[in-house]
Amino acid sequence: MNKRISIAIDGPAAAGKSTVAKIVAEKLTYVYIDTGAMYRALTYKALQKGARLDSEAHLIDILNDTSIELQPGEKGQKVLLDGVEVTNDIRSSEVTNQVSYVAVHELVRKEMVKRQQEFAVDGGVVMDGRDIGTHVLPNAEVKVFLLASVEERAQRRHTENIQKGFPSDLEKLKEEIAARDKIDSEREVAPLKKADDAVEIDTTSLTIVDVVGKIMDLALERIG
Ligand SMILES: Nc1ncnc2c1ncn2[C@@H]1O[C@H](COP(=O)(O)OP(=O)(O)OP(=O)(O)O)[C@@H](O)[C@H]1O
Ligand SMILES: Nc1ccn([C@@H]2O[C@H](COP(=O)(O)O)[C@@H](O)[C@H]2O)c(=O)n1
Repeated sequence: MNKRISIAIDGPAAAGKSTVAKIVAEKLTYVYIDTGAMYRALTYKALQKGARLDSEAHLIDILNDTSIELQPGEKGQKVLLDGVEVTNDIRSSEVTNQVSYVAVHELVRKEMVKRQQEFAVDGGVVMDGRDIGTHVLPNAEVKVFLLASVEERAQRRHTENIQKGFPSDLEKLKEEIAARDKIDSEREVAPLKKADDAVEIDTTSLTIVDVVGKIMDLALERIG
């Protein structure tokens, strides 16, 4: 049997991580793990409870009493929070604009990383996030850091919103994406950063098929 490796895909908001991670996982029949969904699920629950997002103690109490399951679904990954599906709820603009404040806390990250490492214990995973290559799976056989200009990323999200029939403001999206990147890259604990041994792919002028092809080449080289 072929070796089942771990593939880490990191990068800033809306760089295309989950889109390509899902396709690569399907092609290899690996498990896809969207770690951003875990931070989003905690943020959603904390907001529902009226928790202060600057209180690490309160957030870790909530997280310790929270189950977050990621399951393969017909339209991609399903997210269950305490057994209830929240796949769409965690994509609201309220959660999107608050999640980075939850993700700064060291104890929250420690618990999330522990859970993420448990998901990956047997290999055969494609995991995307911000700190996968640097902290969650430092020994991943393939590490990719996806980039694209903020204009391109905002435009992609704008097109996606319009296709889904959601209201969308391109300039606002650009500002929100840049603000999230700033918090994620400047936080003290496990900031968004390319791992030294990650391969950087600037996707600004690449298609999804191009990007998947490049990651598959890296993966197949390691699988042998
Ligand atoms: N290379 C590409 N060319 C054009 N569009 C792309 C490309 N890659 C991804 N997209 C589109 O860009 C949008 C954002 O992609 P995606 O949701 O995968 O980003 P992400 O990095 O996972 O975002 P986030 O970090 O916010 O979860 C989607 O609509 C996706 O279809
Ligand atoms: N490994 C990760 C993954 C995500 N985050 C934080 O969650 C936010 C939402 O992530 P998406 O991928 O769903 O957009 C992200 O902006 C980070 O604040 C993280 O810290 N580490």
